[in-house]
Amino acid sequence: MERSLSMELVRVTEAAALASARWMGRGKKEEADNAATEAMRKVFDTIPMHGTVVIGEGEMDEAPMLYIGEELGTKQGPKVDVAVDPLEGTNILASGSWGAFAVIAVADQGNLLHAPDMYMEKIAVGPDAAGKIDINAPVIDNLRAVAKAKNKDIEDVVAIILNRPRHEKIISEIREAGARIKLISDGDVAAALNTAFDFTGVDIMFGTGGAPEGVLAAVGLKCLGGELQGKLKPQNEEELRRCHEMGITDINKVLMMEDLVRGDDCIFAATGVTDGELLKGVQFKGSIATTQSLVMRAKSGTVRFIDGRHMLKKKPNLVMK
Ligand SMILES: O=P(O)(O)OC[C@H]1O[C@](O)(COP(=O)(O)O)[C@@H](O)[C@@H]1O
Repeated sequence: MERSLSMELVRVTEAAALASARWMGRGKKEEADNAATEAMRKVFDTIPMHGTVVIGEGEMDEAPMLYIGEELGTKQGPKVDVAVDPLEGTNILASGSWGAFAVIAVADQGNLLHAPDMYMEKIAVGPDAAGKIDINAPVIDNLRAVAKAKNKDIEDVVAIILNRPRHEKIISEIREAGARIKLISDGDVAAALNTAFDFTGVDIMFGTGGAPEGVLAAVGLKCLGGELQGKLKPQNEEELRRCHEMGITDINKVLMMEDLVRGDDCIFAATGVTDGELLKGVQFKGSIATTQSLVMRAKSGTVRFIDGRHMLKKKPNLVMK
């Protein structure tokens, strides 16, 4: 993939963020998601690539845009798999709280896991502790491994986890181990990435969230030298059948980084919608809006934070009607 594709992808996430930020705090998550999806789709049409959506807004009969299998781009560039979440954290945006963003991951065709829309158990760490974790090991062993890798006491380790009843056991195990906890309402892609940035103060992510989000986070962590391990968690016969269709017959199979995203020719781009630990959200100031984006390429290992300043009069599609 051309390195210039990275910057093109930032234009896509910026558009989605600008469109959905208009809906902040309005309690309308579907409208916000639709605005992000539509904006993302429009900009994709101008990108020199031949992409196929492998993780998107749903199956073709459920989603009018960015559906699985949809072809994107001018069809003149490289053939790539595209994973999108135009608005990661729809509830966050609807209530105007912390950490919603627009996100894309792209890899060479065939290299992204076509994760079905079901749950995935995950564990994620940044580069210091990559290679030292094991999703099948007790929570305390993983906390000890991270503490050792980061040269801290276990009491100083911060674990991030979605605040859900299904996580009660893990949360009490983390507490018993003496580590600190950051409970979040939503947004485990950002949570996983936080483990790779010291300024967030987060060391390890535990817990079960969406499988598509697991693949997006794995691409981000691959660019950062971190690690995510996952296990699909089908909740019914239909989801089990989908796992089998993907060739996953052993439901306890641990999906390692190479299963989630093969090779290192992959790009991750995200733009903040609401303020978060990692990215500032969109701010509107009259005719101008500002954005902050993160774009990374695993092949080069380059990580860029990009501040954008947008003249809204020149982007009429992004002004809410
Ligand atoms: O809310 P659930 O069912 O626990 O699912 C968790 C998943 O939902 C999210 O918190 C937000 O997803 P949406 O943006 O689709 O609302 C993800 O980050 C996470 O993987």
